[in-house]
Amino acid sequence: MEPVQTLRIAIQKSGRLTEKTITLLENIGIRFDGYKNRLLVKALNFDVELLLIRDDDIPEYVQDGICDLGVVGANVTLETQADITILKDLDFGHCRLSIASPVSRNINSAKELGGRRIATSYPVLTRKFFDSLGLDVHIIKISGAVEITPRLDVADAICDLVSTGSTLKTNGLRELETILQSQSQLIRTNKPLPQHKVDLIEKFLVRIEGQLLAENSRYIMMNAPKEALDTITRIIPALNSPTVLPLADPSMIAIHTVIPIAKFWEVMEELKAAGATGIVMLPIQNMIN
Ligand SMILES: Nc1ncnc2c1ncn2[C@@H]1O[C@H](COP(=O)(O)OP(=O)(O)OP(=O)(O)O)[C@@H](O)[C@H]1O
Ligand SMILES: O=P(O)(O)OC[C@H]1O[C@H](OP(=O)(O)OP(=O)(O)O)[C@H](O)[C@@H]1O
Ligand SMILES: [Mg+2]
Repeated sequence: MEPVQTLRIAIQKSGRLTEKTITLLENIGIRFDGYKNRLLVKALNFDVELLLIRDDDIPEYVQDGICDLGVVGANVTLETQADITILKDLDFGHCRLSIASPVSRNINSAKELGGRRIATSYPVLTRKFFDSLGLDVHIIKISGAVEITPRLDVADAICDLVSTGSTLKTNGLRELETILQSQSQLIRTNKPLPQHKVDLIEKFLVRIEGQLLAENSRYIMMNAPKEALDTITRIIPALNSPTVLPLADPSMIAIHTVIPIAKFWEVMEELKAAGATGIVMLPIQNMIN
């Protein structure tokens, strides 16, 4: 009989995604005994191991089946054009890939960049974008500090990752156009996997979905006059029917429910107007629907 193989997950060794990836894995119940300065880390309580590598290498390792899963930004997966399957958007590492040019140059649109020099760490995506505009540009591949290149007269414009925009601002650059919105994703190899790995991945996905749902939800509790129940139930976009509990004062009830965090502030005023008092919002550790 073939030995049972360990499920191998590629994650970024040291960078913006590392801590969030480890936290996500820990939050879904996988425990590790330290990961810093290590390349291969076995989970303590699951048949899972982490391969810690540069994020650029993750899509190809997953494509080739060296790793079964990977956690990496969509920007990297698309740039490498790896043949993999995206299992889940993970809602961290949000950024965008944008074209930017010096404020001092009078360039107002990416359409004005035909024939110009564009510095980027994303030559494939940049070429695709300019091709889609029918423009030929000179792409200069730079692996870091792309934002400095126009000032050094190495390039006329850049294509790089932007989050807050402060790096662009510091370097006197103006964002002209976003060519990609990105976030971290869980990716899976397209190579055939043994059934025990397929089952484990399925189990992971359920846990990750629960985790993401919990992070974006809040448990809310409030007291209200009994007659306000119908109005309050209509206001709350409940995931499930709310829990209604009697209080010592027979004219009052307590209402407990779970709502998407984005809705909380929206509905709070309405709840108060409907007579709700003592509204409490609590974080949720995890939830399975
Ligand atoms: N400013 C940002 N805000 C949010 N997410 C970002 C930002 N910059 C990059 N990211 C996302 O985080 C990923 C990793 O960024 P990081 O800067 O750690 O990469 P790196 O320098 O290429 O690291 P490595 O050494 O692993 O190659 C990016 O590919 C992108 O998906
Ligand atoms: O819009 P902002 O919030 O300023 O973020 C954008 C910057 O963040 C990333 O670099 P990072 O800080 O990860 O450093 P790196 O160049 O070493 O990857 C990216 O390459 C940009 O330079
Ligand atoms: Mg990298």
